[in-house]
Amino acid sequence: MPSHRYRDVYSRVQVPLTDRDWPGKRLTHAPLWVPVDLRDGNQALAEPMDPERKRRFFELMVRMGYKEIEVGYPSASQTDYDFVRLLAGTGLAPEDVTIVVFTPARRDLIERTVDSIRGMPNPVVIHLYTATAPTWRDVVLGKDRDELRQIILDGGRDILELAGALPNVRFEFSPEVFNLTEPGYVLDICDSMTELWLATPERPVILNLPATVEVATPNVYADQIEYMHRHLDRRDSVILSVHPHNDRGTGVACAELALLAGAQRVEGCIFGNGERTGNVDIATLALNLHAQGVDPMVDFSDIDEICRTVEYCTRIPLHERHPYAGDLVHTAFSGTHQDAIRKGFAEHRRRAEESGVAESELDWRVPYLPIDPADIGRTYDAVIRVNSQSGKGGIVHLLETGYGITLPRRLQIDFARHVQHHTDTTGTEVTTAGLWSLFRRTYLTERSTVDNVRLVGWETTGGDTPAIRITLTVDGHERTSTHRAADPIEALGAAVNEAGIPVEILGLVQQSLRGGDDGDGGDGERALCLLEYRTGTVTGWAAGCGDSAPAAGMNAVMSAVRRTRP
Ligand SMILES: CC(=O)SCCNC(=O)CCNC(=O)[C@H](O)C(C)(C)COP(=O)(O)OP(=O)(O)OC[C@H]1O[C@@H](n2cnc3c(N)ncnc32)[C@H](O)[C@@H]1OP(=O)(O)O
Ligand SMILES: CC(C)C(=O)C(=O)O
Repeated sequence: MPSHRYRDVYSRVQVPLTDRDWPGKRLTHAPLWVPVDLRDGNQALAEPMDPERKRRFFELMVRMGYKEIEVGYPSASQTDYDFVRLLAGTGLAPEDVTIVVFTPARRDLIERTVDSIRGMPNPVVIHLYTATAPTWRDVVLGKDRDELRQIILDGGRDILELAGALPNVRFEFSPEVFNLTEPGYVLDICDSMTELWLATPERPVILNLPATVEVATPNVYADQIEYMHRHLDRRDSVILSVHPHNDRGTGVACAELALLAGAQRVEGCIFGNGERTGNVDIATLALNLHAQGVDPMVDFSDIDEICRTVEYCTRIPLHERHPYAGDLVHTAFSGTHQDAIRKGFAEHRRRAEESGVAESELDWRVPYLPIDPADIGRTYDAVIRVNSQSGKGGIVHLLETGYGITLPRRLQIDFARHVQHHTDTTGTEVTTAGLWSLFRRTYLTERSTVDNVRLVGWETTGGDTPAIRITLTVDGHERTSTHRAADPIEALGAAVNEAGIPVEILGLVQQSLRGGDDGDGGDGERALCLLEYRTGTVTGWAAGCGDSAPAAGMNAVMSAVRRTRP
């Protein structure tokens, strides 16, 4: 790899701090969130959003509770301009939602931007940007430091002239590529802008400091933000904002450390769409706060609806492993994780019952699940899925949640071997219904045409000492026997032994069947008997279903008999 072609961040920009406070700080409250999906996210789409998509996305953000939304770059396209006009002319944006519009420092484009917001009933932020880093000055804009400073201040003056008198308008400035700009230079420009725009605590100016292209470890960005936080003039009249991108895959970390370093506001995209590897993912940021016990002040309780809308509007599918939101992130396939999750859920339910606190309100400590999937509208069903990496814990969980069956531990171990063989052979996942079907095939050993032992019937005989009469056919011959037994199951066990079939019943467990994709055990069966038996030196398991516990027990004995006579 020709790594020698690249320079580390320290040789590209002065990193200003040698001592810093941010490592000792904690995140204790949500920042001001500003989704920029309709501007920065939109400009990164191969097919930018049409008006219907923009509107749908905007309405989603409003429903989620975002109070400041960057809605577009009105001087760049008619769609963006028209969308801002739509907001100005309808009640689409609730009155407490601030509308942000974005513009470069060019008078013609600023004029068009200001035109777009005329009559807007909502608070508005006009967001001016210009790149300030040396490479952009030299290569892109062809301006030296002073010339560029002049362009930015001219842009600021134009905005003041055209929109300064509008009482609902505030101003934002972004020195694009802040993270590669000389700290003293960018500080001077930012101070000049707050002076020009007469920033006050009542009408604060937003200074937004982007990591336009992420180039350093997050601690470097945090140092840069803390430097600005400490040295900016009129600090109480500035809202310090960050706008990380994700080129190194650490956009979220950059935003979190920047908040520790003094930032108050974060611009990003829900699920992190945006140029190249994306803007910082403000869904992950918010849910990270939630997972630390901090109210994110945005509603993610219907994550599936949020995913559907974002995917529709961006035409980009969400990765299955996307933090919090991906289809698989609350799913465990691996055996030991499933075991821990199942035990965790059981403990959670028990604690809820004992304490009288609702499960949805109780402290969360289920292993391997950072948050309760139910908080974001996901059900428990998807949490555990079974494939060849799974163990008995997952299998047991699915049968428990799907059919209400609790397998005894030795049967769990036995059935897990059959499931393993099945998943190894097919190479696929097995659903809850698939597990139940495999269970039936393995242990219920249904009646077949080649049956050579059948239970014809049984009855309790009266008299002083009641007994149970059993009628079987064995190899085509009917035989009836009477047994003094505690119950018909024991009597049937004795009858088959007398018929020369050495099946010894070691123990049995009766269960009731419920739910499941196919409603019950099949044919209206509501009872299940799980039976452990011994034949010779070999022990095994069999099961029977029925409309009552005795019927299920008798069927279980007959399953055991069939399992011993292939
Ligand atoms: C990091 C970011 O996300 S920044 C936002 C980027 N977003 C977009 O570019 C999407 C919308 N943009 C557009 O539709 C177009 O670029 C427009 C309408 C704004 C301008 O279009 P054009 O006039 O054709 O210019 P073009 O797209 O080629 O932009 C380059 C010009 O803008 C200048 N420029 C770039 N940024 C800025 C700025 N912030 N302020 C002033 N001028 C700028 C460049 O120096 C260059 O000028 P030159 O033609 O004299 O060399
Ligand atoms: C100009 C700012 C806000 C930006 O979009 C970026 O730097 O990525």
